[in-house]
Amino acid sequence: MAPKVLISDKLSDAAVQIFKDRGIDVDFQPDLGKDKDKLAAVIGDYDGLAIRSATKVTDKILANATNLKVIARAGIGTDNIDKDAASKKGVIVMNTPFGNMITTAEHAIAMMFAVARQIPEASASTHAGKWEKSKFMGVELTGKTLGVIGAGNIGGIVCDRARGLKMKVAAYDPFLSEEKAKKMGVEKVELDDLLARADFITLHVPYTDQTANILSKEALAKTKKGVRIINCARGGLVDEEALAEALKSGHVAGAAFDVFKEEPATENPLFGLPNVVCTPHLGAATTEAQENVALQVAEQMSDYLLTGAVTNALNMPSVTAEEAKVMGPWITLAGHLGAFIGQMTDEAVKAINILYDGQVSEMNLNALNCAVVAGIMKRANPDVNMVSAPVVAREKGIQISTTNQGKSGVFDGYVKVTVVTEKRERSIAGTVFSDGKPRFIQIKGINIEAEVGAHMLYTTNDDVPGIIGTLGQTLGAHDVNIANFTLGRSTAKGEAIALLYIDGPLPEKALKDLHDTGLFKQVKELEFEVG
Ligand SMILES: NC(=O)c1ccc[n+]([C@@H]2O[C@H](COP(=O)([O-])OP(=O)(O)OC[C@H]3O[C@@H](n4cnc5c(N)ncnc54)[C@H](O)[C@@H]3O)[C@@H](O)[C@H]2O)c1
Ligand SMILES: O=C(O)CC[C@@H](O)C(=O)O
Repeated sequence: MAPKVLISDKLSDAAVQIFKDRGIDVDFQPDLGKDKDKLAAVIGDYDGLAIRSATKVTDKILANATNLKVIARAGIGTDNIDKDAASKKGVIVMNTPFGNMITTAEHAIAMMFAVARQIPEASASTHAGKWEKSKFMGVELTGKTLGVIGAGNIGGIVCDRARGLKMKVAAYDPFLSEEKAKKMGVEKVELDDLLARADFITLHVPYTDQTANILSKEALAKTKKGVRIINCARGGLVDEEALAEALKSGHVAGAAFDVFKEEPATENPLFGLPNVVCTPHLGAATTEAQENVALQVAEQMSDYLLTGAVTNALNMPSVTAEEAKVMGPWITLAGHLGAFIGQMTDEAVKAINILYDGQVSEMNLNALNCAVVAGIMKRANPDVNMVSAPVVAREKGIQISTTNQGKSGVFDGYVKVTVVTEKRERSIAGTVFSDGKPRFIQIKGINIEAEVGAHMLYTTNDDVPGIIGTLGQTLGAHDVNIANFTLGRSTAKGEAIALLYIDGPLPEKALKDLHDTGLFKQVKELEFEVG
């Protein structure tokens, strides 16, 4: 059945067409996002949800999203999505980090000009037939200092354009290196320094716990008298009440805001104040940007739902379509290795070490790690997947480490997973054969070569005669067909293991009969998700 995607905000038609062309069943309901009850009632039907900013993906919506695999934001900020709840539920969250950055940077520059020359008020006055030439005295940008808070993609473009306008640019961004700042031709400064020196301040940080209220009442008090403040990033970054007071007192000469603490904004402390320019969250509103983000969202979601390729996800390592093709069998193997250990382990897991050898060590290990951890966690929590597994492991305090090494044995590459619990260490290794099928190649240090099936039986025993016959006879007596039988032993008469790939589940009684022979140290039925 084709995957189903819901578009619950106003997205360019281009997205709808791409979904259709890719064979995805798409439901375009651009106003649904505004009605959280209706959205909660229908979300369970969909594999994917494409949104802009009106849809709020809360934990309540996610609780009903029983089939959801991916949420994609046609835009940059994902503060309207509860990403923790999505990760715990195993839902990938994607955005389109580049599609609207130029458009938004241009809006910030336009807002800077607008507030420097009071263009909106001058325009309204002229439309009204007044000719108030002396009322609208402005300031030049040339030679002025622009303080940029957040010098990432959008802030970086704003810096570039401002330098073209012959402004001096000072940037505050703890994650901006001196070297990058130098390349950008900007001065990297501390926030207090920026506040004290800037004639214009523009914000380009995401809304997070650290950036909320970054321009607080106290921060605004540290700004230069006559400063003009531009916010085209997110409402809530600036204390709007305190800014309104600073505008009224004349300390701040002007403000240009595209985003507000409450949106849609119908009332706001800044509304109606002189030299405050406001736009209704238009930063990304150009034909070009909307086309870009819509196309990207549709392509990214289709790729993920149809091929497993992951692009621009915030809670999952990226996997290109090419990688997904090459890595597919290795991801399956990683999941099987995890599932083997998960099913064998009854105690709490303290640490997981994953060794990558040979060709596999050069692959996208983040994705493989997620698959191993998900395989292990599934035993205790069947809903865990590659997205939620690292979150669940972190919550349980499980240490995850990886080791890489060049080709060390007969296989071109293999993966070995070792799990440490309070009581013991347990390990299993596997590889992918040229037929693209995963094989287990070592358990407890004992070499084997076992194809993985949906139903398997694992036994351990002393290496004595009669084991094969007992297994064959007992399973035969219970009408269980053996598809593949693999044996291994540490040394002659030493420890031995058997892995049987069987055609269906094993009846309880068969397990009991095997136990009752007294020949086996362990008899364990295993299940694997095979395609
Ligand atoms: N108005 C609009 O329509 C519109 C459009 C697009 C994006 N946005 C907003 O703009 C924001 C920035 O977008 P971007 O593409 O430049 O993102 P980005 O991730 O490329 O850049 C954000 C920058 O902020 C910096 N940063 C993070 N925490 C910081 C802190 N505490 N102090 C200072 N700097 C900090 C980061 O290091 C990064 O360089 C988005 O998160 C979104 O909320 C608004
Ligand atoms: O969708 C929009 O119009 C706004 C997008 C913008 O806020 C973003 O974060 O990309």
